[in-house]
Amino acid sequence: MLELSGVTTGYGRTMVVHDVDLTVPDGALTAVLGHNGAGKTTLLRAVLGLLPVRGGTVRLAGEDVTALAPHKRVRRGIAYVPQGQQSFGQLSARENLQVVADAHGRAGRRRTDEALDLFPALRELLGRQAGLLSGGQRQQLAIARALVTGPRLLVLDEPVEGIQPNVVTEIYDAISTLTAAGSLSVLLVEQHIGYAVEHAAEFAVLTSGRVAHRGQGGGEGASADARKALAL
Ligand SMILES: Nc1ncnc2c1ncn2[C@@H]1O[C@H](COP(=O)(O)OP(=O)(O)OP(=O)(O)O)[C@@H](O)[C@H]1O
Repeated sequence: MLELSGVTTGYGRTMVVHDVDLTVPDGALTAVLGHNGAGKTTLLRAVLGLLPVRGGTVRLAGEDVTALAPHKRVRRGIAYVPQGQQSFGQLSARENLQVVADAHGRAGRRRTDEALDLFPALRELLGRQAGLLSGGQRQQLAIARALVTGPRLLVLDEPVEGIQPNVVTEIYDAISTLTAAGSLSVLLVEQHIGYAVEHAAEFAVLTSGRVAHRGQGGGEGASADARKALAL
């Protein structure tokens, strides 16, 4: 679904991410791990087209999108959930979903229902102001909103940062359900390796903007492998 080849990017003349190769196979989860400041968010911004790629290529479903504007990548099926459980705080949870669903007509309404099936706890909270939800609930709402757009590739920036463990499990279970159905590919970045490495088909460890290590997720030893690469 996504293929990065030799991607170099950064801010102005300062390159922060260097020569990164990474793939997200169809219907799979790929995780990028790294400490604070390793360049994870910067790499995601290049995938989304929010930062210019100074070297290398970004291919989405076989198409070279390296020079494509962000809104055109969104139209091709990328959805992005940035760090920080963002929502329209003054609107209700229902309205947060509706603003996106309305732009997608009948499919938007169907996908809202599907997203709520994935996060049943949200159904009970639809009337509540989004700003009053817990961090975990707001993150589920942010992911649900992204799913309403009907993405082929979901890009998640530290989706469980600061979230209570039971909701972390719900979020990863939901991601697994979607990838298992083969309907969605997921690229996510994480500082914390546990869940990400357990659920990922593949992972890469980013150190100072370079891939320092790659591994297969899931199997025994994957977490230890990632920990060693991160020098934890
Ligand atoms: N807008 C910006 N302008 C200039 N430099 C930036 C900008 N945003 C990030 N950087 C720098 O790029 C480097 C990588 O930052 P980035 O946010 O990609 O790291 P990260 O791995 O996502 O870290 P974190 O886990 O803290 O989010 C850091 O040195 C940071 O200071």
